[in-house]
Amino acid sequence: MKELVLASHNAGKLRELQALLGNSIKIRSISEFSSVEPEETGLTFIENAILKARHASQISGLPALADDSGLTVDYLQGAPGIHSARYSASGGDAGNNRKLLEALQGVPEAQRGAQFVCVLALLQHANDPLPIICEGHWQGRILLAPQGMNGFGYDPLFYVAEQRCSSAELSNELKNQLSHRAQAMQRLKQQLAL
Ligand SMILES: O=P(O)(O)OP(=O)(O)OP(=O)(O)OC[C@H]1O[C@@H](n2cnc3c(O)ncnc32)[C@H](O)[C@@H]1O
Ligand SMILES: [Mg+2]
Repeated sequence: MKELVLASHNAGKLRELQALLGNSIKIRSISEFSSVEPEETGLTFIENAILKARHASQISGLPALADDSGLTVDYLQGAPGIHSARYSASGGDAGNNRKLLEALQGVPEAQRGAQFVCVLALLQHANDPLPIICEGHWQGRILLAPQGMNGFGYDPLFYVAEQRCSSAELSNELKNQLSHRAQAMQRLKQQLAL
């Protein structure tokens, strides 16, 4: 595999995925080919990752890598989960974070456990019957108020105990060593012998 298309329209994810993949494969952005985002109709991260990779491979003719990820909060029985990107009505990061804080209003620290989850799906071609699927999990808890400016999405609310800060206060390099996405990518690289 010499080049692949990254099937994501999320600029934060693209930045991280490109840094994590390195230079051994030429990475093309899906935006070169289309701005249409497939509907994420799956009931699991895995289904949605496959669906996005298949769509990207169909329109580009290239092998495709997709990332379906999200935040699962213990107190909310795993919500927002696969709906993380569309949690609030606006669907933007600020609205999603506000809604999460409201949902956890009054909930004590000990009950604010959460995980970031990332599933990567790699399809060699649009009809690939055996996609490579790798996942990563990152344990944390939800802060009482946003902290930090780095990263994207729910990072300002995700407290990383070992670093004593939110994931939006980590450098890009450190987040890329610890995150759910980093762990999933490490497994994918092992499978591809990269
Ligand atoms: O589907 P694509 O085009 O890749 O982009 P998206 O933003 O819609 O991505 P998802 O459907 O996978 O939804 C992921 C959600 O989880 C959030 N998320 C995922 N990884 C994150 C991270 O490392 N830090 C903060 N938030 C993250 C992200 O902000 C979205 O709200
Ligand atoms: Mg999405």
